[in-house]
Amino acid sequence: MSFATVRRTLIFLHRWIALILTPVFLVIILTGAVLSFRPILNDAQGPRPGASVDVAALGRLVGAVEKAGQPGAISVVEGGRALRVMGQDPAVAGRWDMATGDHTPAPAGGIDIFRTAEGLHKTLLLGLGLVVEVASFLMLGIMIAGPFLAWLRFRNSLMGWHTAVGWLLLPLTLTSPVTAVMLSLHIGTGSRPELPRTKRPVTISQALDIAGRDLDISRLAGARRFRGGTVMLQLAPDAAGRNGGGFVVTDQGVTPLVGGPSLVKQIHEGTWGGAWSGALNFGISLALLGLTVTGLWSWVRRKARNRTRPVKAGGDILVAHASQTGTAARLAKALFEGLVAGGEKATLAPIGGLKPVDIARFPLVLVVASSTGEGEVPDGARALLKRLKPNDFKGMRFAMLALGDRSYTHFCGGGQSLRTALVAAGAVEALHMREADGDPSAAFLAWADTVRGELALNCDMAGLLPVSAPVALTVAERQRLDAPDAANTQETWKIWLEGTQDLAFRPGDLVRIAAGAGERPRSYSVGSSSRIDPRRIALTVRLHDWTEDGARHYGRVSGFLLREAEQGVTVEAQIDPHPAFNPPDDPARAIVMIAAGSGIAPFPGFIAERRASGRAGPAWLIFGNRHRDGDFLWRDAFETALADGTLTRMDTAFSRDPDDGARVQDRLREQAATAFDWLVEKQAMVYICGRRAMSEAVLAALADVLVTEGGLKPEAARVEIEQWIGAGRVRMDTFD
Ligand SMILES: Cc1cc2nc3c(=O)[nH]c(=O)nc-3n(C[C@H](O)[C@H](O)[C@H](O)COP(=O)(O)O)c2cc1C
Repeated sequence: MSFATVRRTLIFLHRWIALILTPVFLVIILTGAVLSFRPILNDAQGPRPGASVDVAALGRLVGAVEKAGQPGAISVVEGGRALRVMGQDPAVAGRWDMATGDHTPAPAGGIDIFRTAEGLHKTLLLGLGLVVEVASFLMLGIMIAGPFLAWLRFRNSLMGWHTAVGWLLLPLTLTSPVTAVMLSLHIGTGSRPELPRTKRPVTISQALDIAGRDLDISRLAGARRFRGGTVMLQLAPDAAGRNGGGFVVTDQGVTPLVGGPSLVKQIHEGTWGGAWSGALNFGISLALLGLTVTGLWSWVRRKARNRTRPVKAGGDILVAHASQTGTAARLAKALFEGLVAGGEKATLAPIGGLKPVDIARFPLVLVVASSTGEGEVPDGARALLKRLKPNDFKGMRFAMLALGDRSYTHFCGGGQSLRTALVAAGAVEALHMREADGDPSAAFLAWADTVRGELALNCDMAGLLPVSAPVALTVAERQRLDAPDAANTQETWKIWLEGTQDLAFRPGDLVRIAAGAGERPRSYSVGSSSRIDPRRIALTVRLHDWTEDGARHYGRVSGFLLREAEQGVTVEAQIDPHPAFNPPDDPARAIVMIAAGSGIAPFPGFIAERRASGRAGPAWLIFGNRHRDGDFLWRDAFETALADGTLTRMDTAFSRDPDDGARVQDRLREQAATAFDWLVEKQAMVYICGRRAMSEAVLAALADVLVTEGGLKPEAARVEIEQWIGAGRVRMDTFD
C-alpha cells in the first residue's frame, strides 16, 4: 500500500469517526471541562496544610446534623468556619455554621453539578460506560492520526487553527484519552487494596470519635459514608506536609488508605497538582473542544459547498461536459446560460461528477466532450465510463459536440468513446455527433443552432458568444518588459493603446488586432480596466520570431505591433468582452493568478482594479518564465502590489535559471498545503493564463493538491477540478 493510500484511508477514518462520534465527544469533553473545576474548587475551599478546626465544636455540630437527618458526606469549608453537608436528605443538606450551629439549606431542587457531570462523563447517564470507553479509544486513534494528515503550517484559517492546535498541543491533549484508555484497561492503576469491613455500621460522629483516638481530627477535610457501613475520612496534611490522606473507619478502628488514587487517575482527573492541574485539565478540555468544533465546522462548510453544486438540480435538460483543460466546460456553460436565458429548465454539470442514475433522470442530455492523451476521454469522465451498465440510460436522448484537433492521430477520440458508451448504456442519439477542429467557436455556434432548431429548444443565441464593433486605437506608449541586456530573453513589450472616446473594458477582455485589412486577427488580453481609465488599454505583446533560411521572420501581428507600428499609429481593433476571465465582481474574493510567459498579460489589470476598489481580498500570484534576470515581466508592478498589500503572496518559477529550474506547477505541488488552503479554505477563484500545455499541467497539479492535502482519489480530484471549472471557480485563458 502506498503512503498516499494510507494517508487517504487515515483522512477518511479521522473525518468519519470524528463526525459520527461528535455528540459523544462533546458530552465527554464538556463534562470533562466541568469536572476539571473540582480540583480547582477543592483546592480553593479545601483546608490549607496544617489547618485546624475546633474538634469539640466539630463533634457537636456533626452530632446536631445527624440528629436532624442522614448526611451522606461532609466537608470542612471556609477555613473551618462551616461544614458543607451533602446527600439525599434535604433536612441536612447545605451549609452548617461551626460557631452558631445554624443550617442554611441547599437550594431546593438543586442538582449536584459535579455528580451529574461525572455520570454523563462516565456513562452518559444511561449506563453506557462501554460507549464512552470505545469513544476514548477512537478519540485517541483520531488524535494520533491527526499529525500524519497535515504538516504543521501556520495559516489563519479554520483548518489552519485546527492543524496548529492539533500539532502543538498534542502532548497535552493526548493525556486525557491516553489516561482514559489506561483506566479502562486497568493499566498503571495498581491493585486496589482490600477495604476493611465493619460489623456494625458507624455514623460520621462515631467515626470521628473512633478516629480521634489515633488521629488529629482537627485536620479533617471531609468525611463520607460508604455502602458497607464504614466512613472514609479525609485529613489535610500537617504543617510539615505529611500525614494527610484518606482513612477508613470501622467499628474496630482506623485503617489508612494506602496508595490513594493512582497517578494515572490523578492525571486524568487533574488532581495531581491541586488547582493548577485542574486548570490544566480545563485547558485541555478547551483545546479538545476547539478541535472538535473546528473539525465539525469545516465538514459542515464542505457539505454546504457541495450542496450548492447544480448536480442534482431538476430540469429537463442536462448540459454536461467532459473537459480536460476547460474549453468544453466553458462552451457547455455558455450553452447552459443560453438555454436558461431562453426559459428552459436546465442543469449544468461535469458528466464525470454525476452518478448514472442522476444522469438518467434527464430526458435530454447535451454533451460537450474533448479529447486528451491519445484520443481518450478527459480524466474526470473515465470512471463513469467504466461503471456504465447496458440499461443505465434507457430512453434517454443525447446530442454531442466533440472537441478535438486533427493534428492528433485519434481525432475526437474522446468524444467518440463517450458517445459509444452512452449508446451502449441505452441512450439514443437525438442528433448526429458534431466535431470541432482546433478553435471550436464556430463549430460550437453552429451546433448550438442545430440543437435549438432540431430539438425545438429556446436558446438565447445572442448570449452565447459576444461580438463587438471595431474601434480605432492609437499606439500611445511602448515599453520593453524583458531585459534586452540579459542573455536569451523573449522580447516582450507593454503597449498602451488609446481610444478617442470612452470605452468599456475589463482586465481579461480580448483585443483583436489584425496587421492589415482582411487579415486574420490575433487576440491579446487586456491588462487594464476602464473603471480606472476608460481610454487606455494595456497589452502585453511578445514578439514571435524565428530564423528560417538565414532570415529573421516575425509573427504577423506581433511583428506589426513591435517592428512596424510606430508610436502614434492607429490600428483597427475589436474589444471582445471575456466575462469568463474578468476578475471576480467582488474584489474581496480571494484569487490565485497563475501565469507563464506573456500569459501574465491580464493580471496587472486585475491588480489595478482590485487596488482601486479599496477593499481587495487576498491575492496570490504564481508567475513562471525562463530567467529571473531577463524575463520577470511586470516585476515592478507586482512588487509594488506586494508592498502595498494588493498582492498577498507572490511565487515565481524560472525554468532556465540554474538555481531554480521549476515551473509554476512545481511551485503548486511544493506548496500543496498553502494551495489547498487557498482553494478550499479561502475558496479562492483560480485564474490560469498561458499556453495550453501549461494550463493542463497546472490543472493536474491542482488535482494533485486535492489528492495529497484533501485525501481525494485522483479521479475524484479531476472531477472536482472539472466541477470548479464548470462553476467558474477555475478559469483559463489559454493559447497555443
Ligand atoms: C495533451 C492533449 C492531448 C490531446 N489529444 C487529442 C486527441 O487525441 N485527439 C483530438 O482530437 N484532440 C486532442 N487534443 C485537443 C483537445 O481535445 C482540444 O484542444 C479541446 O478543445 C480541448 O478541450 P478541453 O479544454 O475541454 O479539454 C488534445 C489536447 C491536449 C492538450
